[in-house]
Amino acid sequence: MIRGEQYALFPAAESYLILIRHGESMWNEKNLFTGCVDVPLTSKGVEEAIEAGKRIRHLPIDVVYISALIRSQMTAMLALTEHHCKKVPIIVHDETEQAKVWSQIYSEGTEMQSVPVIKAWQLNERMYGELQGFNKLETAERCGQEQVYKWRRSYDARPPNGESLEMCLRRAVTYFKEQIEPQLSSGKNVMVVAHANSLRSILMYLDKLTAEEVIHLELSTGVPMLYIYRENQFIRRGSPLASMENGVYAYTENLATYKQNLLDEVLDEVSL
Ligand SMILES: O=C(O)[C@@H](CO)OP(=O)(O)O
Repeated sequence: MIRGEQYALFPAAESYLILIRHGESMWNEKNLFTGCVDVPLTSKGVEEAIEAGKRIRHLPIDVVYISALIRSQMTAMLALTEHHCKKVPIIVHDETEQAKVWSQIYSEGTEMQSVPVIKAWQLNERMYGELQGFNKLETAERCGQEQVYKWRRSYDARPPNGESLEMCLRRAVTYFKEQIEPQLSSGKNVMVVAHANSLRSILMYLDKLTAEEVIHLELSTGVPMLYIYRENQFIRRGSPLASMENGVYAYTENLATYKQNLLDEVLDEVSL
């Protein structure tokens, strides 16, 4: 029995929250401020998305949230091609009444074999204003390293006509609390694929980080982070099967056991 199927048999005392920053984008590769400019993944980013899918393939997923930007959407759909349940991820279109009617699935059986993927602009990357499109290194040479570091990592500094992390947090965490947390408390397992700063703002909420602590929080592209949601609490479980690369989010002390359990399941599956 795979962990996910075992889990489905018992009432939900807890549910899983998987967070993934999208894989490397074409502007990440060029080191350009991206924000809400809608650029695709590089081939490396595609590989990262598939690798992320391999790491979470045994974790139960009932609903997926993506931003309105293609790099988040590509990452989610590619990761789900690796999921053991082989359910079909289907992007929900309810932006208009017509979109809702035209995208309806009429076969109940087929619908049972799908995972709803919900698009939310509130999960978009923080809008970088007049920095969007400029090279980060060149901007640091032009405006000063200290200033650019503040714009990139502090809680309340706003890039010119852009969003501060605080402003991004207001929309992303509000959405998380109002739309995603109720899913978790009803026992649904959720995967969120978003962006460096929209996820940093959500992690501030989950881990109760201060404005000082969040400055040091860096997220790697395409590396899943896992939380267990239990009695309205979020327990961080690190990154399943991730290599111990720098900057990847915290690990739990029992990751070795967790990793071994997952590997055992994979070996069991292979030996079936
Ligand atoms: O340019 C961006 O949108 C972000 C994420 O790539 O950059 P930074 O990590 O510097 O906030």
